[in-house]
Amino acid sequence: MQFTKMHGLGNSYIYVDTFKEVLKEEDLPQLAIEVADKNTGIGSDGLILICPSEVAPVKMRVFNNDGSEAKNCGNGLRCVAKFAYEHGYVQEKTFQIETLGGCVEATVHVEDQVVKNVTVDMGKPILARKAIPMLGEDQEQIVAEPFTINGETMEVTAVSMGNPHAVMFVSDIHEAPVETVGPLMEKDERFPEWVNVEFVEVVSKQEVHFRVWERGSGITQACGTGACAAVVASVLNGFAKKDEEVVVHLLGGDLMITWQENGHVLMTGAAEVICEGVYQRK
Ligand SMILES: N[C@H](CCC[C@H](N)C(=O)O)C(=O)O
Repeated sequence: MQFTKMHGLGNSYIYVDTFKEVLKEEDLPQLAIEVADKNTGIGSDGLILICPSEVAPVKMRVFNNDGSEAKNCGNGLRCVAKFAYEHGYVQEKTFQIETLGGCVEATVHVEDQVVKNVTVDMGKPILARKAIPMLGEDQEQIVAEPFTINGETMEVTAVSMGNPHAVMFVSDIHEAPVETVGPLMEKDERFPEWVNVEFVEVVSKQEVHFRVWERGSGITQACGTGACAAVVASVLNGFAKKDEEVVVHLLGGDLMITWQENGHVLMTGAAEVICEGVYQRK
């Protein structure tokens, strides 16, 4: 199986072009687990398929390294946009990409025929409790809701970018309980579809530090949808403002994110190829 390994700020996936490779639907979860394994596979945070679509030039499907399928992936979208442009699946620099969470619009920034950075209009965040989804009384927004876990009460702001995120603000990102609270909250019953868990330290209205425990993948170097959720949560909590760009410092690098007055979240960041190759399937 031909693959391309790409990353967005260190959040790497094995990308397979299903315009050319034929994969069986029932094999996909196990294939994601296998290719992601750093010892017996290629090593990544998961598997992403670049597929034909009836509504856009390409469709993205995302599988975490535990084999679970997700509805969206910000770092993945930037890499899919780079791949689609550089492999001639699109001729324009701005185009649609279909995801399980709906279509998004990507714009590639090209230098000497190479896509270095990509801007994605991630659409509008989903804030209603039932749509996150999160258990509890119907509510239009979950902002700084007390959430007791592991005997500690944190304040959670819940945001979906097509995939669910629980955002908590901390005073020192280096002290964030990523390894302890992360896995406990990820599979807490109050999140029926589990949840991505983010910790944010506010530096200013234009700058935050960010760490993440991803649903289905654990700690990653970066999470694009999580960074978008972090900026939305910052605005909802009064730590940032709409229509003002926020620089999100992730372990693997920076994303520039704006929650616009029109409700759409714009994300700009790098997308890079690591290698191409042939994977010997088991
Ligand atoms: N773990 C996520 C999918 C990957 C998202 C992340 N890598 C990104 O860049 O947005 C989930 O299960 O919703």
